[in-house]
Amino acid sequence: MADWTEDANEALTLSLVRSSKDKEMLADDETYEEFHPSFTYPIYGEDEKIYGYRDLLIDLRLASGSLTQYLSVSYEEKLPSTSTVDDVEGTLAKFIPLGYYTDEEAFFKRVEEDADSFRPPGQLIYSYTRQSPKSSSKGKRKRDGEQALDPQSEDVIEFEVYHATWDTPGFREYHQKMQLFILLYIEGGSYINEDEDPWEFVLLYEKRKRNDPSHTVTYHFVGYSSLYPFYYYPERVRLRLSQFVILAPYQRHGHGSELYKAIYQYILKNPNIAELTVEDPAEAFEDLRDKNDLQMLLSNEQFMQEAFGVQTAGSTGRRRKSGRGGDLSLGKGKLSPPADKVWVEKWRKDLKIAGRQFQRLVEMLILLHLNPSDSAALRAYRLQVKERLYRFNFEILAQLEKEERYEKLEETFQSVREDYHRILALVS
Ligand SMILES: CC(=O)SCCNC(=O)CCNC(=O)[C@H](O)C(C)(C)COP(=O)(O)OP(=O)(O)OC[C@H]1O[C@@H](n2cnc3c(N)ncnc32)[C@H](O)[C@@H]1OP(=O)(O)O
Repeated sequence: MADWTEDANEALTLSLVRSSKDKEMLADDETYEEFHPSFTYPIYGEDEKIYGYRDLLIDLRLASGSLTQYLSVSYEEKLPSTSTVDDVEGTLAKFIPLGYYTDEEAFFKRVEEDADSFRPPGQLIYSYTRQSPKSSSKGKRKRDGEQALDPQSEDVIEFEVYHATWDTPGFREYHQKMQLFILLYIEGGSYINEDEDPWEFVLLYEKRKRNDPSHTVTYHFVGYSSLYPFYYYPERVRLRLSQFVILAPYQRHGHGSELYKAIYQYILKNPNIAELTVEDPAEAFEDLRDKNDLQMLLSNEQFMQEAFGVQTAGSTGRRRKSGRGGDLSLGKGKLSPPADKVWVEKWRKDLKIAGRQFQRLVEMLILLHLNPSDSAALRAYRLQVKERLYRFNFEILAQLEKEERYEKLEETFQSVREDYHRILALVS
């Protein structure tokens, strides 16, 4: 039996296909082909196994910009069709509503056409640059953020973020192609209801300029996020980030952070939006969010000055070590524990960060600046964190005896503090 069972995550092989001219521009180690999904259970069932085949290959290719699809299923051997033998192609096809190419040559022809004509849907809202892997492989790589890169230079790649809604021309069709990535990469992810009007989307693209006389500009899909606006009393909205995905070949290169920053900047600039919340974040996304929020606060000179009463090195890009008599713990400010709640709430509203997230960030920053020999400050900090934890876990804690409740709260405090140290290490 086992011999005829294939791992669906292994069998499904994804590729982002570029035109022949665009492929020529890639560095040797830049590959967007043959990567695998993290999940296939929404498609092939809970155990992510496919029965009835040997050496199964589900070859799903997408044009790197337009996301036009090609699907081919091949195998060494297949059992005669019965009700237990999976219909590999038919099952996947249900999740590709706009259809796909099955003829390889026709697909490649379409990739060549799409490459030159495809333009991202929506409004450009944010951009950033990265050193081209081709130039960095020549040993010229600058560290990210070290120096602004000239987008006109051939050694530099631009990335652009676009904002779209259902009203954006061509976007509904485009969404039907890109949403497959939600199933393949987000645990518990599902297709959203297209009849619910207010969804908003931000899409991230790599923008390349060919270094031939035509200088044709081409766009390659990197990832996207979907956001839903909820009513926020009295006349604004709270934007809830619902889905967020960076395609596997682009992960762990800071693109998720840039997409998150793009969303945050969009929210800060838009007077109609009161705050950003996140729906059921995955652990990796929580870290990404904490890291970027902390960096944002640390580089906000006014915030840090008022918070700790000293000029922090965060604003200069060099953060000094906290505690143990370090400069930062000497100041008296609004976050010298116990934190000034009115001040915290004012900044939270101005920065449009959700309540619990902002409290966590504040707790992390205080921890960073705590002087371990100041027992009054340590006690005030412990009480501040425990008060929040008590409110947050009230229903569970209220059921416990007093002693047990204290113990549980202390235990939770210790593990929260440990996690804060872990997260703070991500930004140092
Ligand atoms: C609300 C939601 O939708 S939650 C679902 C989030 N989406 C998914 O899980 C889909 C699959 N994964 C992805 O799309 C991406 O890996 C993301 C969105 C989680 C991260 O995007 P990336 O572009 O890889 O993130 P980026 O490179 O900016 O990383 C920033 C920091 O986040 C943290 N981080 C990112 N990915 C991971 C990971 N897989 N594991 C642990 N930490 C991670 C790290 O601290 C990282 O900094 P470092 O690389 O210097 O250590």
